[in-house]
Amino acid sequence: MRIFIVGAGSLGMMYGLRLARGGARITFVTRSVEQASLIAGKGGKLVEDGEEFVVVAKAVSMSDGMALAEDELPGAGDWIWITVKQAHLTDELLASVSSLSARGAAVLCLQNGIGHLPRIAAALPAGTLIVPAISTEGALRESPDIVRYTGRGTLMFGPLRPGKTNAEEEEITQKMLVSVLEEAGITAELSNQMENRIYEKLLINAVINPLTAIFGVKNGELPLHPSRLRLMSALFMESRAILARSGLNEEYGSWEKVLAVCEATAANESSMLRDVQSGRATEIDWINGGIAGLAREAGIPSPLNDAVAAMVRALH
Ligand SMILES: NC(=O)C1=CN([C@@H]2O[C@H](COP(=O)(O)OP(=O)(O)OC[C@H]3O[C@@H](n4cnc5c(N)ncnc54)[C@H](OP(=O)(O)O)[C@@H]3O)[C@@H](O)[C@H]2O)C=CC1
Ligand SMILES: CC(C)(CO)C(=O)C(=O)O
Repeated sequence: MRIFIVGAGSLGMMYGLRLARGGARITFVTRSVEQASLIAGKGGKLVEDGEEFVVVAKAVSMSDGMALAEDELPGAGDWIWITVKQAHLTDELLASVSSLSARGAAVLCLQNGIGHLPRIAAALPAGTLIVPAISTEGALRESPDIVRYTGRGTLMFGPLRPGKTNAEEEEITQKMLVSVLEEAGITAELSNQMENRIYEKLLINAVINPLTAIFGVKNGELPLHPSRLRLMSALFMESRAILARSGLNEEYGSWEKVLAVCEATAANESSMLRDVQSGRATEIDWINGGIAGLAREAGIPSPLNDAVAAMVRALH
């Protein structure tokens, strides 16, 4: 099995280097020729628990990837991981991923937020196995060839709607990926509850990300101020109710879990705060904007999600 990682950013580098270190056959597909030559030349550096690991792996830029020889391209039994941000999922990128996946590779989608799966499905060849994934791990790329592994967690993936006709064959493909991940020491889990898990992660991001970005505080500081805690709670209640209307099961997405994530990631700046501070586009349109979209579909209001989305867009 070969794994092609499209997007050598924080998450893509962290998983790709850990997998390559564990013996998996990785090819990074980068945006720039420079980053590909760095990783394939002197290697990428993974900083984990104070130790540094330099790992050399195959890497091509997206444009060079389109010109790979037939036997170097992904085929049946291989995986393409899409590890770019929501805003990077342009028609051009999706067309490139579509030609990479034309020989039958399965595609794993690691984006936070919602809205990307139907877009990816519409762009890829009919019959492509497209698997949503949720990662509770943390990573921060410090330079094009250095990534810091900032938080342990689990990579969960599985069918969005279980019970399709070729489910057995697809399950084998996914179980093989779990084995490769485990061999590399990565905690991975197959789930038949991906819709609930995606909505649960969305709920956590919908409360923590915009408020940390607006107030400029770390995740652990957010609930410490009583007024911020009240805002968190109100945004949670509104978002939870909207997601429940869209199918979120009551076992998933509790208030306690949101507080637990603040505590577990207390020293972290959320990805949205980091994006705002660095002047990059945030994922607000696919997080609170995504929840507001679900509310519109259900014919219910989403005033707090609309408000925080407008505020974060104003910070862009
Ligand atoms: N970081 C984390 O800890 C976690 C992230 N996530 C989710 O994972 C997704 C990725 O996040 P993250 O890794 O942090 O984001 P980053 O911004 O660090 O990485 C995105 C990468 O995509 C690359 N890219 C953009 N366009 C293209 C293109 N056309 N071709 C090839 N590469 C491209 C960028 O290239 P370049 O460097 O050249 O700009 C960059 O390396 C997000 O949806 C995020 O919410 C989920 C859980 C944890
Ligand atoms: C869980 C959380 C809030 C951790 O920082 C995150 O996923 C993010 O920052 O996007």
